[in-house]
Amino acid sequence: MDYDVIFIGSGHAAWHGAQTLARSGKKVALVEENKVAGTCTNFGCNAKILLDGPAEMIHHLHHYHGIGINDTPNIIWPELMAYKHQVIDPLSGVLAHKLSVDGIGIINGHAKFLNNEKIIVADQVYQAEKFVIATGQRPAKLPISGSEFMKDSTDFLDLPDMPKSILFVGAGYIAMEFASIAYAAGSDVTLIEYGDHALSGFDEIYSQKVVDDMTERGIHFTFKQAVSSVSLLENGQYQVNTAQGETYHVDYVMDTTGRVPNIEELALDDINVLYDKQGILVNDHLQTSVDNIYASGDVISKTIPRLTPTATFESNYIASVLLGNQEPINYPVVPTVAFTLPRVAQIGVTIDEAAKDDNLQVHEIPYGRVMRFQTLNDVHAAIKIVVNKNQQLVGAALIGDFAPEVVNALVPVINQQYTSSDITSQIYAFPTASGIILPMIANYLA
Ligand SMILES: Cc1cc2nc3c(=O)[nH]c(=O)nc-3n(C[C@H](O)[C@H](O)[C@H](O)COP(=O)(O)OP(=O)(O)OC[C@H]3O[C@@H](n4cnc5c(N)ncnc54)[C@H](O)[C@@H]3O)c2cc1C
Ligand SMILES: NC(=O)c1ccc[n+]([C@@H]2O[C@H](COP(=O)([O-])OP(=O)(O)OC[C@H]3O[C@@H](n4cnc5c(N)ncnc54)[C@H](O)[C@@H]3O)[C@@H](O)[C@H]2O)c1
Repeated sequence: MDYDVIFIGSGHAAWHGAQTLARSGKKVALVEENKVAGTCTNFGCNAKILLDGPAEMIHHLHHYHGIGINDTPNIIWPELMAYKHQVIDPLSGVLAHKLSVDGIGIINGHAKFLNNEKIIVADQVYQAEKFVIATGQRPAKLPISGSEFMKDSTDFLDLPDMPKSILFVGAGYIAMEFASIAYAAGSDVTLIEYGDHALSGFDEIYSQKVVDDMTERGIHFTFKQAVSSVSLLENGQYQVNTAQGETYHVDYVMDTTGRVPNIEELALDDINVLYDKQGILVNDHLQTSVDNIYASGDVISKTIPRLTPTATFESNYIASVLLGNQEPINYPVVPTVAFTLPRVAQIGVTIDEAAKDDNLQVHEIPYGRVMRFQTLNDVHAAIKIVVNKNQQLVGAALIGDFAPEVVNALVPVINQQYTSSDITSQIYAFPTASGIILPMIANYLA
């Protein structure tokens, strides 16, 4: 055997587990056809949140318009993009170096299975006792005329200049986050969504508040419209048509209609690894239909959110299984955040689910209104909490600039089933958003 374990892919679903295994004495390799470290590091979360930084600052400043601030700065996009390259571009090489220090082999190229113990990469065959498929997802491509004119998230995160106008097809995570950035950077932004609301999966009322806020600032939304074709006009603009008969003329069109698993080019059918449209099928040990092959991260067919922390958790779990752990995977509660302006977040039981269950109660705490002096005047900041019959916190929906930090503060409250005194017996820094919300939540707990 060349290796004990080969991971196909080098994103978060792969490298965390690879490091644990290598440090435990296993001979490990990662295969990567693009940049080492995967989507989040190179083409996703990190670049996104860096480019969002100035937009977030401007958003905060708007809360003080007319009460101490009379102007807001402009974003100089080419400078910001140069800074993004300076910060993000080296990360892949830094990780590759760290992995090599741990003795992990990095095989460059596209992997394909020959049988359940062998893969081929760039004409070279590699053998391993176990494989972990961690190939992630790629942007979906709408099957419409003119789809070749549509750009994806990777293109946007590399834009040398901000186009004068951008149209996003879809109003999910990526469209809503990038729309906030593009608008702040001076673009005229339109979103066309074929559902009847944005940010599905988040509390509908809070999602609508984000849409209202963005609309108020000048971003255009159209719902219940499906984009049916895109064509290039003589003036260099694009014409976007919807099946419902609307027409838009813009400088840049983004296909933000979702992501699809990277499963087609692995020869999975030849070795009987089962999958469906959502990804690779796994059991509760993240093992595929072939005993020595596991799957990790976004490429799994799963209901758990496809996020960096869940990919990391799965990668670490697989490492533990390969080192002897026999327990099935047990996911803790997963917080999710849409980095829109304002932010929204969700954790645990949703408000919709709670409404259908007599054992659950929902309480809303509009803390931004009363605590504006310590929430950067974010008067709309609020949280809805879901409490069970035993008066334990089981879920929450959040809106507001501090939602990402506050939702993290709720993770132990839910996972460790905190009582009221578990919270009130602690001392929190003041004035801070989590420091005021936790004691407020304690009022509803046993
Ligand atoms: C624009 C954007 C923003 C995001 N923002 C957030 C965020 O704020 N927070 C968050 O938690 N999540 C975010 N995500 C999601 C997050 O990036 C993913 O959940 C995470 O990267 C999944 O990790 P992974 O290792 O499963 O897949 P990936 O990171 O996609 O890694 C898979 C790797 O496999 C390689 N590969 C595929 N096929 C082969 C093959 N046959 N041979 C060799 N290599 C192969 C690919 O090149 C890729 O590098 C964002 C995603 C995008 C696109
Ligand atoms: N903050 C984060 O954690 C974060 C950020 C970005 C991406 N992600 C990950 O990436 C994934 C993909 O994000 P995404 O925004 O591409 O997908 P998404 O599934 O969140 O949203 C896609 C949207 O496009 C709409 N749509 C589909 N076809 C359409 C059509 N023909 N016309 C109009 N609208 C159409 C859908 O109704 C949906 O609202 C997320 O599910 C998440 O796992 C996470």
